Amino acid sequence: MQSFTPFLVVAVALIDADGRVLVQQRPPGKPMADLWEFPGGKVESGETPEAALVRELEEELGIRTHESCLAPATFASAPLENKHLLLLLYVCRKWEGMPEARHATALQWVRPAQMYALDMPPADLPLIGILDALI
Ligand SMILES: Nc1nc2c([nH]c(=O)n2[C@@H]2O[C@H](COP(=O)(O)OP(=O)(O)OP(=O)(O)O)[C@@H](O)[C@H]2O)c(=O)[nH]1
Repeated sequence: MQSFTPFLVVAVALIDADGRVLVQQRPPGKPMADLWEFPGGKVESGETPEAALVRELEEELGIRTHESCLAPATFASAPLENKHLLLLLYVCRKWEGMPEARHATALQWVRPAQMYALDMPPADLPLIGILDALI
């Protein structure tokens, strides 16, 4: 049997009033540089997934939201290097502030169908159709 080391990541589809979703481009020098992803990151030890996401949104985009505004949407499960990625994807429609690219190279608002034309991490591909059906 293959060994399983879970690597827990949280991410969010921020949805605007037009039903578009925010994606950000990973900066050079990081693994998967230049790919477009959902904002989020690793869950630190001792942190709940929701607290991690609230923290990541403040750090990466400078926006504030509340755990009660994060609705669980779907998840991805995929091998990643020598680990196994479990990515919990939430949906959020309510936050304060204007997202700015504090860590990412760029941000863009896209409809789920437009995501198929973007280079995204392989684990994200199954999430697009689910997101499209959800919003
Ligand atoms: N945020 C995010 N990470 C994703 C997505 N899809 C995906 O495979 N990942 C992977 O999940 C991991 C997230 O780690 P990260 O390095 O971005 O997390 P972080 O913000 O805590 O990074 P840091 O080490 O700079 O603090 C990366 O290996 C990334 O490639 C996604 O849609 N959003």
